[in-house]
Amino acid sequence: MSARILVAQPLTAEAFSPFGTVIDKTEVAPRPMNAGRARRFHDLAEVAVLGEESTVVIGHVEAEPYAVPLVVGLVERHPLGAQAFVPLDASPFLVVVCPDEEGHPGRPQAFLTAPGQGVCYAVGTWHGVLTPIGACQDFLVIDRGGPGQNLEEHVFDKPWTVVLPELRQVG
Ligand SMILES: NC(=O)N[C@@H](O)C(=O)O
Ligand code: NI
Repeated sequence: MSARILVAQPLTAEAFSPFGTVIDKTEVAPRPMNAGRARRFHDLAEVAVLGEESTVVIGHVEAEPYAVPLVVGLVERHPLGAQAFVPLDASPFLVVVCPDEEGHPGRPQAFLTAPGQGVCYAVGTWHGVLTPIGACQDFLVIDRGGPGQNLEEHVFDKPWTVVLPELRQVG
């Protein structure tokens, strides 16, 4: 198998911990609220923001699907804030992240979310763009608003290719 092929692994809090937080309500005990008529899964992730006049903003993303095997030619990072994506339906999606090596992305790691899982990239984490697979997918995005340059992109000399584990082909 080529050295630039990545097999997506199941997304777990531990494996993702160097890159951010997995947003997964099944990992916390719910708190009753509203006289027990609702349950709150509290503090699933924190969206840190940096810099004067920074705010935390919520957006809605209608994302088009990508073909699998996924060709990853570019990753990006947000130096002034974390970025969280929460799926609005229970379809898995692909997550690609890289360690930072002296200001450049190192070897990527690819993950396949479990249905309903979201991610919160920590401040400055190299990541691929939001990647639904199989069908269009809507997300809430929670990240930084405010002045300053909060996007840094890196184009790989040679692209990486992400494949799914054999037993988990989607679509
Ligand atoms: N914000 C935006 O346009 N997209 C990226 O930040 C991304 O992570 O998908
Ligand atoms: Ni991003």
